[in-house]
Amino acid sequence: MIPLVHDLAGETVLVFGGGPVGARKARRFARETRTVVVSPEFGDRDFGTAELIRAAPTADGVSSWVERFEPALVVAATNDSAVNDAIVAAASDCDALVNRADQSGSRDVGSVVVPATVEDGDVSVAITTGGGSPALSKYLRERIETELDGAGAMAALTADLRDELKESDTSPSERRDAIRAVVRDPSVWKALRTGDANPRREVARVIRDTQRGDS
Ligand SMILES: C[C@@]1(CC(=O)O)c2cc3[nH]c(cc4nc(cc5[nH]c(cc(n2)[C@H]1CCC(=O)O)[C@@](C)(CC(=O)O)[C@@H]5CCC(=O)O)C(CC(=O)O)=C4CCC(=O)O)c(CCC(=O)O)c3CC(=O)O
Ligand SMILES: NC(=O)C1=CN([C@@H]2O[C@H](COP(=O)(O)OP(=O)(O)OC[C@H]3O[C@@H](n4cnc5c(N)ncnc54)[C@H](O)[C@@H]3O)[C@@H](O)[C@H]2O)C=CC1
Repeated sequence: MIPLVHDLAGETVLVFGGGPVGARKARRFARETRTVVVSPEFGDRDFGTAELIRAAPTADGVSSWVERFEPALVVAATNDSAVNDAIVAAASDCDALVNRADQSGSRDVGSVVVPATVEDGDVSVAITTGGGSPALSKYLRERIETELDGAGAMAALTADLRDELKESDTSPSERRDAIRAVVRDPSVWKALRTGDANPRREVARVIRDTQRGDS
């Protein structure tokens, strides 16, 4: 399985099933998309900003819901495997991606797995076990969570720095050396994480050092 990244901003995600799994997926997708959950019950679970529609479509009825919302991604998270089968078929007919929550192992093209994800700003790390051991994905996600502290700020800082160096008369190899040194520099990380020092001042020092050939 090959992890790829999807930009679903401005798209609709349609989730069938309002149990703990449907709620978890809905919370995740609602942060970046219009997310609609169709289920006969929702308990008192947290669905984030998703829209909730109370209905229990039959296997024959799911395609009309998919046609109505034209989602980029459909999530099959009901506890009825015949309904989940129909959801996969309806998504495929409408050229939508589908995430089937009640199955592990290999899948057809367009049937995607939701990985465990750690995010800090625009940086995300996704963990998958090829569908085989979601509990392990969760455990590893918990272990690396603190590792990413400051990575979003580092991504933003070095993205700006790349643009600035591109506009200056720095050669591509000097630019590469400077950026490689900045992302590895403990003082820049410390400044981004703690706010105790000015990260820009640390960056200027690292760049001076690379230009002098110190690193
Ligand atoms: C294939 C996949 C399809 C998909 O949903 O995309 C899938 C399928 C199944 N999960 C099952 C069970 C559990 N899932 C979790 C947790 C998560 N499951 C997630 C993803 C995936 N789960 C995909 C593979 C990802 C990969 O490649 O690793 C995570 C990572 C992302 C998310 O869902 O948000 C999220 C952690 C998020 C986080 O915390 O970061 C836990 C842990 C817990 O609950 O504590 C358990 C109980 C322990 C256990 O059983 O292992 C079952 C059996 C159901 C049953 O027994 O009835 C099936 C179906 C089957 O195996 O047949
Ligand atoms: N991918 C994952 O991480 C996990 C997957 N699972 C699997 O995913 C399925 C869902 O898990 P849970 O949320 O724990 O199950 P659950 O049984 O608590 O919830 C299922 C939900 O689907 C709803 N539903 C039933 N028929 C429906 C229909 N025709 N249309 C719309 N909604 C319908 C139910 O009312 C309920 O809200 C389980 O069957 C299980 O096999 C379970 C645990 C983790």
